[in-house]
Amino acid sequence: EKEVKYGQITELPRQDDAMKKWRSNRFGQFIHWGLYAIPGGVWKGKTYEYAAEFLKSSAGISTATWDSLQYQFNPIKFNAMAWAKMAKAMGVKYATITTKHHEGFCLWPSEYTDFDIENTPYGKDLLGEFIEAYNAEGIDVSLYYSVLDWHHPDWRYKLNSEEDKEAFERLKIFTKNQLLELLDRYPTVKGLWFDGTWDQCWKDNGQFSYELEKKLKEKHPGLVVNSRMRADEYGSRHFDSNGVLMGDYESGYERRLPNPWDIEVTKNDWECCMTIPENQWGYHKDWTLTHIKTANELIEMLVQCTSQNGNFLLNFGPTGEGDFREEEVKLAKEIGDWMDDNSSAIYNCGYAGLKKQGWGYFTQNNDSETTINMVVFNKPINGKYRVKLNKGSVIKKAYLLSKPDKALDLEEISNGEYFIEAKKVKTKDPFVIIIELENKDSKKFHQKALT
Ligand SMILES: COc1ccc([C@@H]2N[C@@H](C)[C@@H](O)[C@H]2O)cc1
Repeated sequence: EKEVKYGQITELPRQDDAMKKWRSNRFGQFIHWGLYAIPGGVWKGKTYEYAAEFLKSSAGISTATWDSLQYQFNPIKFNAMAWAKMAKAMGVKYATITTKHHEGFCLWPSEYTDFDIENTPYGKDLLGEFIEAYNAEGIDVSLYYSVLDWHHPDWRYKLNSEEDKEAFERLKIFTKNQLLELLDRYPTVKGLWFDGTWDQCWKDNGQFSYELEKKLKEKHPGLVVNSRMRADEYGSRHFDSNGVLMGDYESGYERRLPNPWDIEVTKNDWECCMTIPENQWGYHKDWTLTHIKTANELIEMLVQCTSQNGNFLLNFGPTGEGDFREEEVKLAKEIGDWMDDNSSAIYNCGYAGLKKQGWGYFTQNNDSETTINMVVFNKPINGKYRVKLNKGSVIKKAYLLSKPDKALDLEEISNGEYFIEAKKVKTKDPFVIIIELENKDSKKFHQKALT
């Protein structure tokens, strides 16, 4: 054990109301929006396949040229209420939006820079409009903020000289000022999602990230921050040098999920952020470049996250004009239609403490010890679902969520192990079987045989 002075601040897992709401939300919408949405991955007629929000570097564009995109940013189709209604219909309970990505352009009128929405043809407080509209639909909003800032003259990847150190001290003050400004301007936000914290400059400033987390949480009680915000004084990130998670939840699952049978991951709160194409966060004009995930693939990821105590943050990349491409609108509708019928297996649900089985995923309703959801993605050819529960568990009844008054036939195989028969399931979509257990003290509880 190393002596770590600048590691974890808050005892985890947090059990305060703000974190309980974060946990019960489960499904969120990520929004990546900035100047990069204007070129959309194409520069001087050439399409760049790498992530569109990195076009500045993939196309080797100078900062001066890139930053002049600011004077073209005029999303005339932006309608925050329409966005919020689409998000609501999709079934998300929270949304995380880029306030400033690596390019350094700010979607809010910041007093600390002119490289912001105020100095664009649009001019208005776009971020404020977004937050107000999403909150009005009952959707919590958290703010993505990139510490890495390609525009800011004081950004340094590494601190090799006294000049670097002095510059980065100014960058740290700028960063703190902008974050305090965001919390001042937008008091209803629930969280901060830090990115761009992998460089040596940040690893050398673990104490600063520790003090910054403390200051932000003092100012904004209940604030939820991701582990990516933090380094400890030895430069260890996400987890401190003794393996203790920093921030409030683990945020290393980016475009990847844990193994579905991994139960280690269930010990902490965590969130997976996911793109619809293979690797595009900002709007890219050409979606033929890679596989585009289907609704069922994305629903399965959401269910898997829930089954392992994680949240799923699905990314959308609005166009430079402020609307969504038709593929995203269609996916939002398809996912929303599924959530309309099945969200009771997602919201306020988590790890059921059971081993994953071949037909799909178990989720447990946090408010009920005796209700277990089986979200089915793979129908067994004989229509019988093998479920291995904890020893001594007794199924009182099992039924399709879509047909709650038709009990399914059960066959007990052994202590806590059953076949549930569901032969006539017509739907082609993932579906839910509900298991209701006898509670522990019911007289039917099988006493373990004394042998
Ligand atoms: C390979 O290095 C990176 C660096 C930054 C990212 C950013 N994190 C995601 C959440 C997006 O914001 C992406 O641009 C992705 C890969």
